[in-house]
Amino acid sequence: MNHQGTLGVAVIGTGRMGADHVRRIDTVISGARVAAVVDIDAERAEKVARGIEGCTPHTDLAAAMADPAVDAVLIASPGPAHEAALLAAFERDLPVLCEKPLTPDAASALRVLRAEQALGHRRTQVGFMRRYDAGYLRLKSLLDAGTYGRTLMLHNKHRNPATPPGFTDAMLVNDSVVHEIDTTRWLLGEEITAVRVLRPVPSGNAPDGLGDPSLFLFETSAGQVVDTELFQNCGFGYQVVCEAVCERGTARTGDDHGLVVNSEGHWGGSITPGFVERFADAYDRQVQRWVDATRRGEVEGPSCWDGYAAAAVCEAGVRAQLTGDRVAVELVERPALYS
Ligand SMILES: NC(=O)C1=CN([C@@H]2O[C@H](COP(=O)(O)OP(=O)(O)OC[C@H]3O[C@@H](n4cnc5c(N)ncnc54)[C@H](O)[C@@H]3O)[C@@H](O)[C@H]2O)C=CC1
Ligand SMILES: O=C1[C@@H](O)[C@H](O)[C@@H](O)[C@H](O)[C@H]1O
Repeated sequence: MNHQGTLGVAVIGTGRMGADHVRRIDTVISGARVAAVVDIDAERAEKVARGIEGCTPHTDLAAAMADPAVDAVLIASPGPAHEAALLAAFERDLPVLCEKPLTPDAASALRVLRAEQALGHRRTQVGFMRRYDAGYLRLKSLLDAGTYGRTLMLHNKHRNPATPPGFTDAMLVNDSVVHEIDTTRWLLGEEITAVRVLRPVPSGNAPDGLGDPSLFLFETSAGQVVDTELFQNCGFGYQVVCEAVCERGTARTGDDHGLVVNSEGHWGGSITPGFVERFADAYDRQVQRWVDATRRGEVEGPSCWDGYAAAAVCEAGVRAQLTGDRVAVELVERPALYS
Protein backbone atom coordinates (compact mmCIF):
# COMPACT_ATOMS: atom_id res chain seq x y z
CA MET A 1 0.00 0.00 0.00
CA ASN A 2 1.27 3.51 -0.68
CA HIS A 3 1.75 6.04 2.13
CA GLN A 4 -1.92 7.10 1.93
CA GLY A 5 -2.94 3.48 2.46
CA THR A 6 -4.41 3.09 -1.03
CA LEU A 7 -4.57 -0.56 -2.06
CA GLY A 8 -2.85 -1.33 -5.38
CA VAL A 9 -4.95 -3.97 -7.14
CA ALA A 10 -3.96 -6.22 -10.06
CA VAL A 11 -7.05 -7.24 -12.05
CA ILE A 12 -6.55 -10.56 -13.83
CA GLY A 13 -8.73 -11.02 -16.91
CA THR A 14 -10.01 -7.89 -18.60
CA GLY A 15 -13.11 -9.24 -20.35
CA ARG A 16 -16.70 -8.42 -19.42
CA MET A 17 -16.40 -8.65 -15.63
CA GLY A 18 -12.72 -7.71 -15.36
CA ALA A 19 -13.18 -4.49 -17.33
CA ASP A 20 -16.24 -3.65 -15.22
CA HIS A 21 -14.29 -4.23 -11.99
CA VAL A 22 -11.46 -2.01 -13.32
CA ARG A 23 -14.02 0.76 -13.96
CA ARG A 24 -15.50 0.19 -10.50
CA ILE A 25 -12.14 0.40 -8.69
CA ASP A 26 -11.10 3.39 -10.80
CA THR A 27 -14.27 5.46 -10.54
CA VAL A 28 -16.77 4.11 -8.00
CA ILE A 29 -15.17 2.81 -4.84
CA SER A 30 -12.67 4.34 -2.44
CA GLY A 31 -9.36 3.19 -0.96
CA ALA A 32 -8.00 1.31 -3.98
CA ARG A 33 -6.51 1.88 -7.39
CA VAL A 34 -5.85 -0.36 -10.38
CA ALA A 35 -2.06 -0.83 -10.32
CA ALA A 36 -1.92 -3.55 -13.00
CA VAL A 37 -4.09 -5.53 -15.36
CA VAL A 38 -3.31 -8.97 -16.79
CA ASP A 39 -4.78 -10.66 -19.84
CA ILE A 40 -3.49 -13.34 -22.18
CA ASP A 41 -4.83 -11.01 -24.87
CA ALA A 42 -2.17 -8.24 -24.80
CA GLU A 43 -4.26 -5.81 -26.83
CA ARG A 44 -7.20 -6.13 -24.45
CA ALA A 45 -4.96 -5.55 -21.41
CA GLU A 46 -3.41 -2.49 -23.02
CA LYS A 47 -6.79 -1.07 -24.00
CA VAL A 48 -8.17 -1.43 -20.47
CA ALA A 49 -4.98 -0.01 -18.86
CA ARG A 50 -4.96 3.01 -21.16
CA GLY A 51 -6.25 6.12 -19.41
CA ILE A 52 -5.70 4.74 -15.90
CA GLU A 53 -2.79 6.53 -14.30
CA GLY A 54 -0.06 4.20 -13.04
CA CYS A 55 -1.69 1.02 -14.38
CA THR A 56 0.70 -1.42 -16.06
CA PRO A 57 -0.67 -3.95 -18.58
CA HIS A 58 0.75 -7.49 -18.42
CA THR A 59 0.26 -10.81 -20.18
CA ASP A 60 2.18 -12.65 -17.48
CA LEU A 61 0.50 -13.30 -14.15
CA ALA A 62 3.75 -13.79 -12.23
CA ALA A 63 5.20 -10.49 -13.46
CA ALA A 64 2.11 -8.60 -12.31
CA MET A 65 2.18 -10.20 -8.88
CA ALA A 66 5.87 -9.38 -8.49
CA ASP A 67 5.15 -5.69 -9.20
CA PRO A 68 5.84 -3.76 -5.94
CA ALA A 69 2.80 -1.55 -6.68
CA VAL A 70 0.52 -4.61 -6.38
CA ASP A 71 -0.89 -5.28 -2.89
CA ALA A 72 -3.91 -7.43 -3.80
CA VAL A 73 -5.41 -9.38 -6.67
CA LEU A 74 -8.87 -9.45 -8.22
CA ILE A 75 -9.30 -12.56 -10.39
CA ALA A 76 -11.78 -12.20 -13.27
CA SER A 77 -10.39 -14.68 -15.78
CA PRO A 78 -12.58 -17.68 -16.79
CA GLY A 79 -13.17 -20.31 -14.06
CA PRO A 80 -10.66 -22.89 -15.37
CA ALA A 81 -7.86 -20.27 -15.02
CA HIS A 82 -8.66 -19.44 -11.36
CA GLU A 83 -6.64 -22.19 -9.68
CA ALA A 84 -3.31 -21.09 -11.20
CA ALA A 85 -3.99 -17.44 -10.32
CA LEU A 86 -5.03 -18.27 -6.75
CA LEU A 87 -1.97 -20.45 -6.14
CA ALA A 88 0.30 -17.74 -7.54
CA ALA A 89 -1.30 -15.16 -5.22
CA PHE A 90 -0.92 -17.48 -2.21
CA GLU A 91 2.77 -17.91 -3.02
CA ARG A 92 3.15 -14.17 -2.43
CA ASP A 93 0.59 -14.19 0.41
CA LEU A 94 -1.52 -11.61 -1.45
CA PRO A 95 -5.19 -10.99 -0.57
CA VAL A 96 -7.58 -12.12 -3.32
CA LEU A 97 -11.10 -11.38 -4.49
CA CYS A 98 -11.85 -14.27 -6.86
CA GLU A 99 -14.85 -14.15 -9.18
CA LYS A 100 -17.14 -17.15 -8.93
CA PRO A 101 -16.75 -20.07 -9.38
CA LEU A 102 -13.71 -20.55 -7.11
CA THR A 103 -12.79 -23.29 -9.61
CA PRO A 104 -15.02 -25.42 -11.86
CA ASP A 105 -14.57 -28.80 -10.06
CA ALA A 106 -14.29 -30.08 -6.52
CA ALA A 107 -10.74 -31.52 -6.81
CA SER A 108 -9.20 -28.22 -7.94
CA ALA A 109 -11.26 -26.25 -5.39
CA LEU A 110 -9.94 -28.56 -2.67
CA ARG A 111 -6.35 -28.02 -3.85
CA VAL A 112 -6.92 -24.26 -3.52
CA LEU A 113 -8.47 -24.67 -0.07
CA ARG A 114 -5.56 -26.84 1.11
CA ALA A 115 -3.04 -24.30 -0.24
CA GLU A 116 -4.76 -21.49 1.69
CA GLN A 117 -4.99 -23.70 4.76
CA ALA A 118 -1.21 -24.25 4.50
CA LEU A 119 -0.75 -20.48 4.76
CA GLY A 120 -2.48 -20.69 8.13
CA HIS A 121 -4.81 -17.77 7.45
CA ARG A 122 -7.59 -16.83 5.04
CA ARG A 123 -6.59 -14.79 2.03
CA THR A 124 -9.60 -15.27 -0.28
CA GLN A 125 -13.03 -13.72 -0.69
CA VAL A 126 -15.08 -15.50 -3.38
CA GLY A 127 -17.20 -13.29 -5.65
CA PHE A 128 -20.63 -14.59 -4.69
CA MET A 129 -22.00 -11.06 -5.04
CA ARG A 130 -25.65 -11.88 -4.30
CA ARG A 131 -24.62 -11.91 -0.62
CA TYR A 132 -24.16 -8.12 -1.03
CA ASP A 133 -27.50 -7.46 -2.78
CA ALA A 134 -29.89 -5.39 -0.64
CA GLY A 135 -32.88 -7.68 -1.31
CA TYR A 136 -31.00 -10.88 -0.50
CA LEU A 137 -29.56 -9.25 2.64
CA ARG A 138 -33.09 -8.36 3.84
CA LEU A 139 -34.28 -11.89 3.14
CA LYS A 140 -31.30 -13.33 5.05
CA SER A 141 -32.03 -11.10 8.12
CA LEU A 142 -35.67 -12.15 8.08
CA LEU A 143 -34.87 -15.87 7.87
CA ASP A 144 -32.15 -15.61 10.53
CA ALA A 145 -34.61 -13.84 12.86
CA GLY A 146 -37.06 -16.73 12.43
CA THR A 147 -39.91 -14.21 12.11
CA TYR A 148 -42.09 -16.68 10.17
CA GLY A 149 -40.79 -19.87 11.78
CA ARG A 150 -38.40 -22.36 10.21
CA THR A 151 -37.62 -22.13 6.48
CA LEU A 152 -38.94 -25.20 4.68
CA MET A 153 -38.37 -24.47 0.99
CA LEU A 154 -36.83 -21.97 -1.42
CA HIS A 155 -38.15 -21.35 -4.94
CA ASN A 156 -35.61 -19.68 -7.23
CA LYS A 157 -35.86 -18.30 -10.75
CA HIS A 158 -32.68 -17.47 -12.68
CA ARG A 159 -33.26 -16.19 -16.20
CA ASN A 160 -30.79 -14.64 -18.65
CA PRO A 161 -31.79 -13.24 -22.04
CA ALA A 162 -29.22 -15.35 -23.94
CA THR A 163 -26.10 -17.44 -23.40
CA PRO A 164 -22.76 -16.24 -24.77
CA PRO A 165 -21.22 -18.32 -27.60
CA GLY A 166 -19.72 -21.64 -26.49
CA PHE A 167 -21.89 -22.01 -23.36
CA THR A 168 -22.15 -25.70 -22.36
CA ASP A 169 -24.43 -27.80 -20.15
CA ALA A 170 -21.67 -27.95 -17.52
CA MET A 171 -21.47 -24.13 -17.56
CA LEU A 172 -25.21 -23.95 -16.82
CA VAL A 173 -24.21 -25.47 -13.48
CA ASN A 174 -20.70 -24.08 -12.84
CA ASP A 175 -21.33 -20.53 -14.07
CA SER A 176 -25.05 -19.98 -13.46
CA VAL A 177 -26.66 -22.32 -10.88
CA VAL A 178 -23.54 -21.92 -8.74
CA HIS A 179 -25.19 -18.66 -7.57
CA GLU A 180 -28.30 -20.50 -6.29
CA ILE A 181 -26.02 -23.13 -4.73
CA ASP A 182 -24.28 -20.36 -2.79
CA THR A 183 -27.43 -18.43 -1.85
CA THR A 184 -29.06 -21.67 -0.67
CA ARG A 185 -26.12 -22.55 1.60
CA TRP A 186 -25.86 -18.95 2.85
CA LEU A 187 -29.56 -18.22 3.39
CA LEU A 188 -30.30 -21.54 5.08
CA GLY A 189 -26.95 -22.02 6.84
CA GLU A 190 -26.97 -25.68 5.75
CA GLU A 191 -24.99 -27.77 3.31
CA ILE A 192 -26.65 -29.14 0.16
CA THR A 193 -26.64 -32.93 0.39
CA ALA A 194 -28.16 -34.09 -2.91
CA VAL A 195 -29.02 -32.74 -6.38
CA ARG A 196 -31.51 -33.73 -9.06
CA VAL A 197 -32.02 -32.11 -12.46
CA LEU A 198 -35.19 -32.23 -14.56
CA ARG A 199 -34.89 -31.24 -18.19
CA PRO A 200 -37.97 -30.32 -20.21
CA VAL A 201 -37.87 -30.16 -23.99
CA PRO A 202 -35.23 -27.50 -24.83
CA SER A 203 -36.41 -24.08 -25.97
CA GLY A 204 -36.17 -23.47 -29.71
CA ASN A 205 -34.23 -20.31 -28.76
CA ALA A 206 -31.45 -22.25 -26.99
CA PRO A 207 -28.32 -22.98 -29.05
CA ASP A 208 -28.23 -26.52 -30.50
CA GLY A 209 -27.18 -29.07 -27.90
CA LEU A 210 -27.79 -26.87 -24.83
CA GLY A 211 -30.37 -28.31 -22.41
CA ASP A 212 -32.05 -25.01 -21.58
CA PRO A 213 -34.27 -24.49 -19.58
CA SER A 214 -33.83 -26.91 -16.67
CA LEU A 215 -35.05 -27.40 -13.13
CA PHE A 216 -32.61 -28.10 -10.28
CA LEU A 217 -33.70 -29.66 -6.99
CA PHE A 218 -31.49 -29.50 -3.91
CA GLU A 219 -31.93 -31.25 -0.57
CA THR A 220 -30.20 -29.77 2.48
CA SER A 221 -28.71 -31.26 5.63
CA ALA A 222 -31.75 -29.96 7.58
CA GLY A 223 -34.24 -31.62 5.19
CA GLN A 224 -35.27 -28.47 3.30
CA VAL A 225 -36.01 -28.65 -0.44
CA VAL A 226 -34.94 -25.97 -2.93
CA ASP A 227 -35.98 -25.67 -6.56
CA THR A 228 -34.38 -23.47 -9.21
CA GLU A 229 -35.74 -22.78 -12.65
CA LEU A 230 -32.74 -21.96 -14.82
CA PHE A 231 -33.64 -20.42 -18.18
CA GLN A 232 -30.60 -18.91 -19.86
CA ASN A 233 -32.16 -18.06 -23.23
CA CYS A 234 -35.48 -16.59 -22.13
CA GLY A 235 -35.03 -13.67 -24.52
CA PHE A 236 -36.94 -11.04 -22.55
CA GLY A 237 -34.41 -9.87 -19.95
CA TYR A 238 -32.57 -10.78 -16.75
CA GLN A 239 -34.51 -12.00 -13.72
CA VAL A 240 -33.32 -13.44 -10.45
CA VAL A 241 -35.99 -14.21 -7.85
CA CYS A 242 -35.83 -16.08 -4.56
CA GLU A 243 -38.90 -16.94 -2.49
CA ALA A 244 -38.56 -18.51 0.95
CA VAL A 245 -41.44 -20.61 2.27
CA CYS A 246 -41.48 -20.64 6.07
CA GLU A 247 -43.83 -22.25 8.59
CA ARG A 248 -45.96 -19.12 9.00
CA GLY A 249 -45.28 -17.01 5.94
CA THR A 250 -43.31 -16.49 2.76
CA ALA A 251 -40.85 -13.81 1.67
CA ARG A 252 -39.66 -13.07 -1.84
CA THR A 253 -36.93 -10.88 -3.29
CA GLY A 254 -36.13 -9.99 -6.87
CA ASP A 255 -39.41 -9.28 -8.60
CA ASP A 256 -39.50 -5.55 -8.02
CA HIS A 257 -39.83 -3.76 -11.34
CA GLY A 258 -38.62 -0.27 -10.46
CA LEU A 259 -40.85 2.33 -12.02
CA VAL A 260 -44.39 1.21 -12.85
CA VAL A 261 -46.08 3.21 -15.62
CA ASN A 262 -49.81 3.49 -16.56
CA SER A 263 -50.41 4.55 -20.14
CA GLU A 264 -52.79 3.91 -23.05
CA GLY A 265 -54.78 1.20 -21.30
CA HIS A 266 -51.71 -0.68 -20.02
CA TRP A 267 -49.64 -0.72 -16.87
CA GLY A 268 -46.17 -2.10 -16.41
CA GLY A 269 -42.49 -1.64 -15.80
CA SER A 270 -39.21 -2.76 -17.29
CA ILE A 271 -36.95 -5.76 -16.72
CA THR A 272 -33.18 -5.33 -16.31
CA PRO A 273 -31.30 -6.44 -19.44
CA GLY A 274 -28.46 -8.28 -17.68
CA PHE A 275 -26.60 -9.07 -14.47
CA VAL A 276 -24.39 -5.98 -14.75
CA GLU A 277 -27.46 -3.76 -14.28
CA ARG A 278 -29.45 -6.03 -11.92
CA PHE A 279 -26.56 -6.51 -9.49
CA ALA A 280 -24.69 -3.19 -10.00
CA ASP A 281 -25.05 -2.18 -6.34
CA ALA A 282 -24.10 -5.66 -5.13
CA TYR A 283 -20.88 -5.68 -7.20
CA ASP A 284 -19.99 -2.21 -5.87
CA ARG A 285 -20.67 -3.22 -2.26
CA GLN A 286 -18.78 -6.51 -2.69
CA VAL A 287 -15.61 -4.83 -3.99
CA GLN A 288 -15.79 -1.96 -1.49
CA ARG A 289 -16.16 -4.40 1.42
CA TRP A 290 -13.20 -6.42 0.10
CA VAL A 291 -11.02 -3.30 -0.18
CA ASP A 292 -12.05 -2.05 3.28
CA ALA A 293 -11.40 -5.43 4.95
CA THR A 294 -8.07 -5.84 3.14
CA ARG A 295 -6.91 -2.38 4.21
CA ARG A 296 -7.73 -3.35 7.81
CA GLY A 297 -5.67 -6.54 7.32
CA GLU A 298 -8.80 -8.70 7.55
CA VAL A 299 -10.63 -11.17 5.30
CA GLU A 300 -14.40 -11.52 5.26
CA GLY A 301 -17.21 -12.72 2.99
CA PRO A 302 -17.58 -16.03 1.15
CA SER A 303 -14.51 -18.21 1.82
CA CYS A 304 -12.58 -20.98 0.07
CA TRP A 305 -14.81 -23.39 2.01
CA ASP A 306 -17.88 -21.79 0.40
CA GLY A 307 -16.16 -21.99 -2.99
CA TYR A 308 -15.19 -25.64 -2.44
CA ALA A 309 -18.64 -26.67 -1.13
CA ALA A 310 -20.28 -24.94 -4.13
CA ALA A 311 -17.87 -26.73 -6.50
CA ALA A 312 -18.75 -30.10 -4.93
CA VAL A 313 -22.48 -29.40 -5.40
CA CYS A 314 -21.79 -28.29 -8.99
CA GLU A 315 -19.96 -31.52 -9.67
CA ALA A 316 -22.97 -33.49 -8.37
CA GLY A 317 -25.20 -31.22 -10.50
CA VAL A 318 -23.24 -31.96 -13.67
CA ARG A 319 -23.51 -35.71 -12.93
CA ALA A 320 -27.25 -35.35 -12.26
CA GLN A 321 -27.64 -33.51 -15.60
CA LEU A 322 -26.00 -36.42 -17.43
CA THR A 323 -27.66 -39.33 -15.62
CA GLY A 324 -31.04 -37.97 -14.55
CA ASP A 325 -30.33 -39.55 -11.12
CA ARG A 326 -30.43 -38.10 -7.61
CA VAL A 327 -26.74 -37.52 -6.87
CA ALA A 328 -25.43 -37.22 -3.32
CA VAL A 329 -22.90 -34.46 -2.56
CA GLU A 330 -19.61 -35.49 -0.96
CA LEU A 331 -17.62 -33.03 1.14
CA VAL A 332 -14.39 -33.40 3.11
CA GLU A 333 -14.49 -32.44 6.79
CA ARG A 334 -14.65 -28.67 7.23
CA PRO A 335 -11.24 -27.40 8.43
CA ALA A 336 -11.14 -25.26 11.61
CA LEU A 337 -9.85 -22.29 9.55
CA TYR A 338 -13.33 -22.05 8.01
CA SER A 339 -15.48 -22.76 11.08
N1 LIG B 1 -20.58 -12.42 -10.47
C1 LIG B 1 -21.19 -12.41 -11.64
O1 LIG B 1 -22.37 -12.11 -11.74
C2 LIG B 1 -20.44 -12.75 -12.87
C3 LIG B 1 -19.24 -13.39 -12.77
N2 LIG B 1 -18.58 -13.79 -13.87
C4 LIG B 1 -17.31 -14.50 -13.66
O2 LIG B 1 -16.24 -13.62 -14.03
C5 LIG B 1 -15.18 -14.37 -14.62
C6 LIG B 1 -14.90 -13.79 -16.01
O3 LIG B 1 -16.07 -13.89 -16.79
P1 LIG B 1 -16.30 -12.91 -18.04
O4 LIG B 1 -15.76 -11.56 -17.75
O5 LIG B 1 -17.73 -13.06 -18.40
O6 LIG B 1 -15.38 -13.62 -19.15
P2 LIG B 1 -14.78 -12.98 -20.48
O7 LIG B 1 -14.60 -14.13 -21.40
O8 LIG B 1 -15.59 -11.82 -20.92
O9 LIG B 1 -13.37 -12.43 -20.03
C7 LIG B 1 -12.33 -13.25 -19.60
C8 LIG B 1 -11.01 -12.57 -19.89
O10 LIG B 1 -9.95 -13.33 -19.29
C9 LIG B 1 -8.89 -13.46 -20.23
N3 LIG B 1 -8.15 -14.66 -19.87
C10 LIG B 1 -8.40 -15.95 -20.23
N4 LIG B 1 -7.52 -16.77 -19.63
C11 LIG B 1 -6.69 -15.98 -18.91
C12 LIG B 1 -5.58 -16.25 -18.08
N5 LIG B 1 -5.11 -17.49 -17.89
N6 LIG B 1 -4.94 -15.20 -17.49
C13 LIG B 1 -5.38 -13.93 -17.68
N7 LIG B 1 -6.45 -13.62 -18.47
C14 LIG B 1 -7.10 -14.64 -19.05
C15 LIG B 1 -9.57 -13.49 -21.58
O11 LIG B 1 -8.66 -13.14 -22.62
C16 LIG B 1 -10.68 -12.46 -21.38
O12 LIG B 1 -10.24 -11.16 -21.68
C17 LIG B 1 -15.64 -15.83 -14.61
O13 LIG B 1 -15.14 -16.44 -13.45
C18 LIG B 1 -17.16 -15.72 -14.55
O14 LIG B 1 -17.77 -16.84 -13.97
C19 LIG B 1 -19.04 -13.51 -15.12
C20 LIG B 1 -20.23 -12.87 -15.28
C21 LIG B 1 -21.03 -12.42 -14.15
O1 LIG C 1 -22.36 -15.08 -13.04
C1 LIG C 1 -23.04 -14.87 -13.99
C2 LIG C 1 -22.75 -15.40 -15.35
O2 LIG C 1 -21.46 -15.96 -15.39
C3 LIG C 1 -23.78 -16.46 -15.67
O3 LIG C 1 -23.59 -16.94 -16.97
C4 LIG C 1 -25.19 -15.91 -15.51
O4 LIG C 1 -26.11 -16.97 -15.69
C5 LIG C 1 -25.38 -15.32 -14.13
O5 LIG C 1 -26.69 -14.79 -14.05
C6 LIG C 1 -24.35 -14.25 -13.86
O6 LIG C 1 -24.55 -13.70 -12.59
